[in-house]
Amino acid sequence: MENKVGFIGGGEMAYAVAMGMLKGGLKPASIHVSNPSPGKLERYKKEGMNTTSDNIQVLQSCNIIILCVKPQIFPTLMKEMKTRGFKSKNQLIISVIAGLTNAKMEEIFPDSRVIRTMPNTPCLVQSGVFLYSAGSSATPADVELLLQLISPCGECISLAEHLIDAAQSICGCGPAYIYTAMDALADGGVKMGLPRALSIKLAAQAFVGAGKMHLETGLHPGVLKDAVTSPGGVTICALHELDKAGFRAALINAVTTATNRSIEMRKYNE
Ligand SMILES: NC(=O)C1=CN([C@@H]2O[C@H](COP(=O)(O)OP(=O)(O)OC[C@H]3O[C@@H](n4cnc5c(N)ncnc54)[C@H](O)[C@@H]3O)[C@@H](O)[C@H]2O)C=CC1
Ligand SMILES: O=C(O)[C@@H]1CCC=N1
Repeated sequence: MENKVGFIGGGEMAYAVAMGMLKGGLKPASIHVSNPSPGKLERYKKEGMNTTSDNIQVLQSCNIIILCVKPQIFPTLMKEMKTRGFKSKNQLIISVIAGLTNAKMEEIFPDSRVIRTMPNTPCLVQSGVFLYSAGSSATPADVELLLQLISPCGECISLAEHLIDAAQSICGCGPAYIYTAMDALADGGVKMGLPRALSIKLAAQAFVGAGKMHLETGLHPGVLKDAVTSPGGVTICALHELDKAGFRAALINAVTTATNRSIEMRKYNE
């Protein structure tokens, strides 16, 4: 049987994942996207994907469903399924929704198999991370199918479900932390007289290069940091400023708070 992949909610995350899948060779005609606002669907249509404002149409016609609505909207979707008498049967239900657990999905979709995932937006440029944790109903063939679809998005990592909230707070949210840092670094460059565009490019390249240095050498970030930091040089003066401003503590607090918020968001599904 030909796989039909249905995205419920056509926003940022769905677009990044769908585009990653297309780059992996999935045909646009195999992708169906539902979203209530037609304007949001234009970019999908442009790529040749099927679009509709009717969630139930997508839920009924696809064997693989990817839930991509906001956690706060998920109860509305469940209500819509109930009101319109939709019952999932023998589908593979994948969620990217923060805080939505496999146990809850298994309760909602008892006759289907479920996999909780957590991607990030760089899936759009095939440099993402895709965490996944298979539900007890999912088979090895389901996981294989998931991997076949999402591998083009970037690094796929299987994770015990109790670690997903914390891991999401680094990889799901992480790009936003980095963009904020890039913007601030660029402001520093502009303050010192550099053109804005050059400052942003230098900041972006610093992040790409630093990430690649760790991934390709396997060296601990502390070792790589020391290799940049000359005794009596300029970097140590800058690092001292970061320490004084609580840079490391701020990042640790960011991950802690985001993890706790993800756990708290389970309340939307109770
Ligand atoms: N943006 C990100 O970086 C990441 C997001 N996620 C998860 O992805 C999910 C979607 O987030 P985003 O794409 O960022 O949000 P988004 O707001 O860009 O997309 C959600 C889409 O759902 C649509 N929508 C609203 N009500 C709907 C309904 N009743 N039925 C169908 N669609 C409806 C909205 O119009 C919107 O286009 C969230 O649950 C979030 O936790 C996970 C990892 C990273
Ligand atoms: O901000 C959020 O809630 C989503 C989940 C992880 C990244 N973005």
